[in-house]
Amino acid sequence: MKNSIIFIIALLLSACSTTQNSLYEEIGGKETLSNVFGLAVSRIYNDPTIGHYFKNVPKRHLRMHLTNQVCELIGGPCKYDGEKMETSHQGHNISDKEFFILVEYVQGAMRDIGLTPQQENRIIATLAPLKSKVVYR
Ligand code: HEM
Repeated sequence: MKNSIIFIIALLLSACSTTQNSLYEEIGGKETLSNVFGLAVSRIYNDPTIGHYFKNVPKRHLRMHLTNQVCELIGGPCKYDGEKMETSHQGHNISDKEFFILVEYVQGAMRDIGLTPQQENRIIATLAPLKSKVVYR
């Protein structure tokens, strides 16, 4: 009897853990991400230091790719199908400082859309490892 109760409790606990929400679901899915990157991309394109990099890049193109990329990185059902990070950034000679300017816009947009600081940090942590594929000086 005792063993079967323990077994049932273990079963319930494992059921709970498999239905735990991904970060993607927790923040409100693709709509939230698309709002975040809509806002971030507009601000990035207007930035006096890094805006010039994007003069030939349609806003909706970057917004869509960033949304899909981060969706995939945080456990969503999307598949990023854009260029490899190295391919799209290598020729631009982007600096460390410029990288952090962009990341701050993403962070600011998340805050303004209403994500919690914890959710922000978890998303930024998925972007940080991409730095070496973006920065070349
Ligand atoms: C974590 C940081 C970054 C991420 C996740 C990221 C992501 C992306 C993605 C998904 C694309 C679209 C690729 C495609 O067209 O298929 C892209 C393109 C681009 N990114 Fe980034 N990026 C980052 C940082 C930066 C920074 C710091 C700059 C410049 C200051 C930059 C400049 C560009 C430019 C100019 C393009 C267009 C490239 C082209 O079409 O020739 N990116 N980026």
